[in-house]
Amino acid sequence: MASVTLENVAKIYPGDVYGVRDFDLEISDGEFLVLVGPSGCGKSTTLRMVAGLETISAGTLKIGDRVVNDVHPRDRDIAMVFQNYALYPHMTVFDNMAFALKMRKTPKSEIKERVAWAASLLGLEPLLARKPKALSGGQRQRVALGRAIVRKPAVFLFDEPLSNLDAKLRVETRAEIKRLHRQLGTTTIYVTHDQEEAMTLGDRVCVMCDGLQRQCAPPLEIYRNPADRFVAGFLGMPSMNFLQGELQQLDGQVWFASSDARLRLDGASSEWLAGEVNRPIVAGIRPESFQIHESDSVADGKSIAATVQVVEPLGSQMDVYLVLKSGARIVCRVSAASMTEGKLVSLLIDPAEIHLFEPSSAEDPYGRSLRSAEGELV
Ligand SMILES: Nc1ncnc2c1ncn2[C@@H]1O[C@H](COP(=O)(O)OP(=O)(O)OP(=O)(O)O)[C@@H](O)[C@H]1O
Repeated sequence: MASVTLENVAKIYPGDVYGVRDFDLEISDGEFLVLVGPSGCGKSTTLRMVAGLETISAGTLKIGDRVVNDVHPRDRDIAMVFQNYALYPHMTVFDNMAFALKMRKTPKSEIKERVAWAASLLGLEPLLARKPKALSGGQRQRVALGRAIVRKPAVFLFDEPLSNLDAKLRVETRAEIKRLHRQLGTTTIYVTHDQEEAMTLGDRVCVMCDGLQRQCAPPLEIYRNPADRFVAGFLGMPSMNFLQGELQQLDGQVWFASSDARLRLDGASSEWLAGEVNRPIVAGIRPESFQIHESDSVADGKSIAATVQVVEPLGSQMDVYLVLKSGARIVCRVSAASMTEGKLVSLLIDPAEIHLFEPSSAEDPYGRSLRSAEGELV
């Protein structure tokens, strides 16, 4: 096993296209690090640079203490799992799993032993004599995992390994990958655009946008204290609601005020923001931070009036889509209850659940949070 370190790494493609810029990241020995972000943000480029499938335009990449910028992929002691499985169709499952070891001239008895070990870890024993076309998508991906495991590499690299599986299988294979990591403890870098996968798998999650790292922290920390509006909107399902408004001060209290509502901010925010009033601000409220009351009376400072538009039942919970006076739309995730579409309701909000962000500007396009990653006001 080994750590992986990226120091000021950049990738510039022909035509001055920046794939990744100013990338600093240290992945500890045994850590499960997830790179997540929208299409084109630079996740695959980062992973491919670690794998050696892409050259590095600037910076230093280390695996353990060794600088590997110019080391051939074969000599990096990594194993990569791709979304399309990349199995050899004419070989059996056994031969697919044994292939890399044969290439390395591993003794036959050791190959047998290692394939048997990986097959037992993944429940592949009954399938060893089959060819890939006689396997389901999930089984093929398990073989791809097995092929990576038999090599006992220092680092596993996963590039969207679950995207070709259906929803149920995706969840099952995700759990399998987590279990394998617990069991083997191998340093892992895992790329996905799926925020749920990122939250459930990562010891730490690195959120990327436009080739840059926006925030890298344990999943719950990112969820509780997103560094900016981009991160806040990207993680969480449904996405955080954003309301444009102004900071105002009244009766020694600081308020978030918009044409839809006046919301009292919590004590700490109030004290800190007292000098900052009468300026535009964005309030972010997660869908699960609301309580819906079927009443048209609104408690000043604590709630917003809204009209229910659509109700989507999800079993024990439901998503309720609402429209505010200004026409702004909001989504709430609440416990399932009867809810009438078209009805005027009141949305109750705990002041501690209101996130505050800078409005987007040329200098700050992502809308920095007014709290630090540790939750302190900044
Ligand atoms: N071979 C290439 N030549 C030129 N530009 C490239 C090349 N590969 C990637 N890019 C560009 O680099 C940026 C990052 O691409 P990358 O594939 O790393 O993103 P990604 O986050 O993995 O996206 P996706 O989730 O769609 O795979 C994008 O703007 C992309 O167009």
